[in-house]
Amino acid sequence: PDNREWSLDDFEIGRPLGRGKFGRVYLARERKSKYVVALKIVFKQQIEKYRIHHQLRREMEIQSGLRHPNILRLYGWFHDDDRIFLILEYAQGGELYKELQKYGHLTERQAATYIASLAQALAYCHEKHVIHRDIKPENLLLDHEGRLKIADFGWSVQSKFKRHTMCGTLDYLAPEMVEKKAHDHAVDNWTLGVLCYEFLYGVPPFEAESQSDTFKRIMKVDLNFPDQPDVSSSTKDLICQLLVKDSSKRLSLQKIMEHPWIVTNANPMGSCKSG
Ligand SMILES: Cc1cc(Nc2nc(/C=C/c3ccccc3)nc3cc(N4CCN(C)CC4)ccc23)n[nH]1
Repeated sequence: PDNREWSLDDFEIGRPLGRGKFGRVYLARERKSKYVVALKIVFKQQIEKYRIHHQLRREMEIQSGLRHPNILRLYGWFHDDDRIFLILEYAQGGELYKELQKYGHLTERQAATYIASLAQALAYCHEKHVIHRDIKPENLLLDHEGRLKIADFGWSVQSKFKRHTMCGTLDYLAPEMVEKKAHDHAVDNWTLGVLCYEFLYGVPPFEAESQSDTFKRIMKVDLNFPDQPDVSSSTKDLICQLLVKDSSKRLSLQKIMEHPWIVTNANPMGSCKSG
């Protein structure tokens, strides 16, 4: 759709898809074109209350400027007296973490395909000086082909300068973020290691009873691989090359895409029907 002024009258609202901290997402259809979208509705008084207008503005500016098959499109936005509406691409397959919950863990082929898609999407983001900083299963959607779509750029930033702000959930934080040190796009490489582990074992690698224990495990890179499910040594090799404390020593996105486990297992089409 072009970027003329949209309004609520242009859309038929369908079922609610989900509810985030700051807003709800509904299935919707543009009346004239019958184009199906997801409409994210954020109440203005929530924006004032949580003081997130800069974060929301950043999400809108960044996501609307990105064009990549594994990044959910933000087509445009409009507002009325008390709400802001984001017109987002509709991903028909639903949330990846629901898939992970349903099966407990993914196959090595599924995991490798999603990691390859994420590496490609992140390489594109880093080229545009964008660090996502909040890649977690809750922010990943699947399209009708089972292709991965990164959603929710609420925490992403322009990485012109080193970032210091604390953000995101605990399990996915790289050591330099936990230490509130300056960090750069290498934090996303660490997160790929966390995600790859979680795709294969069903739990993130540094999960612990308390936040402080998780912090300690991240700082020590206290990584161990359970015996079950049985995961190939090639996979463990990739995870160990990503969960490295020194951010300069983490495998680059390019090297991830060339890793034997990815080359052998990832579906180049990026889609993998479940199972
Ligand atoms: C932005 C967007 C969402 C989206 N698609 C979907 N979002 C959400 C859940 C969304 C959500 C939103 C905010 C907070 C939490 C969840 N759930 C979905 C569930 C879906 N189904 C259909 C497929 N079934 C297997 C599971 C239920 C399909 C699309 C979904 N496309 N674009």
